[in-house]
Amino acid sequence: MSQHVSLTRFLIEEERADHINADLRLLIEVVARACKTISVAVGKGALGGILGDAGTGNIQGEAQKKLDVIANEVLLEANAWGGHLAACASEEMDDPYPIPDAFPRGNFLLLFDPLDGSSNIDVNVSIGTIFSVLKCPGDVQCVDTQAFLQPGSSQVAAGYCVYGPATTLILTVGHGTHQFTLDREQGSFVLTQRDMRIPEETQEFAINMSNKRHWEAPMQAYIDDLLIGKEGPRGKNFNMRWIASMVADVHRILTRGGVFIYPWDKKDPNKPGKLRLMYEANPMSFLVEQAGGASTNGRSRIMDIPPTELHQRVPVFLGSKKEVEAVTDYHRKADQA
Ligand SMILES: O=P(O)(O)OC[C@H]1O[C@](O)(COP(=O)(O)O)[C@@H](O)[C@@H]1O
Ligand SMILES: [Mg+2]
Ligand SMILES: [Mg+2]
Repeated sequence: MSQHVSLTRFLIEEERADHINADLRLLIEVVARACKTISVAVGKGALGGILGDAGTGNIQGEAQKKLDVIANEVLLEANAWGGHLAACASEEMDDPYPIPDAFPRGNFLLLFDPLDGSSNIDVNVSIGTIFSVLKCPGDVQCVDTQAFLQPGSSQVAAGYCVYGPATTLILTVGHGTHQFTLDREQGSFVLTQRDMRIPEETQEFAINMSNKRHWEAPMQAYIDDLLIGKEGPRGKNFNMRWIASMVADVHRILTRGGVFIYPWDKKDPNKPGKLRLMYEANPMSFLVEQAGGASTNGRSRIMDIPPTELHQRVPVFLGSKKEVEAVTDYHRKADQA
């Protein structure tokens, strides 16, 4: 018998351990199947006609790429027939999509960023899909926006898929963070790392430095101190990485540690950050915390934030616990001064 543990077998074991029910198991299988379809499309590159602009925009005022639209449709179609959802919400759709009456319905809500790292699609750099699963709250109509406005701590599952040199799926159902790699010949995800752990300390940070002049004072002070290196207050040298696909940057951090930061900046003072709380920051925070890391908005824990809007933005500081605490301290101290 094969030594490999497939995603299917892993999920059955999670169900037996009472970590998930059968509906959630099947819902995760549907999402993983959709990611496989997106991975095949990504792999075709220019040959698949997937590159370039779609010529449309999303609710965030961002130009959509063809692959943003394709990935959104793949996820919607797969899940509409899945039978385990009441509604979906996506970065690429203004409002939630209720599962039509003609289709089988379930008790879960799925949120996704169908294609993360859009600026990297056309340059053949790793991109991905991020997803978050919530339960229908008992007291509100489960298909409208209000039903989705639950804090990250209410997530029952979260994950992302990176379409890189290999396609990897990272998943948590609240009992550790686990890695699966797509076996392209067999067409199945295979467990390749159980219980990923993020080292508590790091000497590597990820940030878009070109925004430095727009940051708050404590954010500038923190980065200045990292750049002074061994001779400065941190007493060690730091390396920098920035892929500009959150999935790929977070994947590096889950693999070898580091801190990922997308802080508030004053380029557009009305936007409280670039990344979206519900389908970027919350699922990544769940995965990172389950791997022993930390995640804050610079002041407090992201998964405790009560959401007020589906497409709400938030500053993000996540990764190696001690480093997230260090940068969060710079902000707290500045607030108290
Ligand atoms: O272009 P910048 O400022 O480097 O921002 C990159 C960030 O924006 C994002 O691409 C936003 O996600 P989308 O591509 O899904 O809009 C993140 O993945 C990434 O971390
Ligand atoms: Mg994104
Ligand atoms: Mg996106």
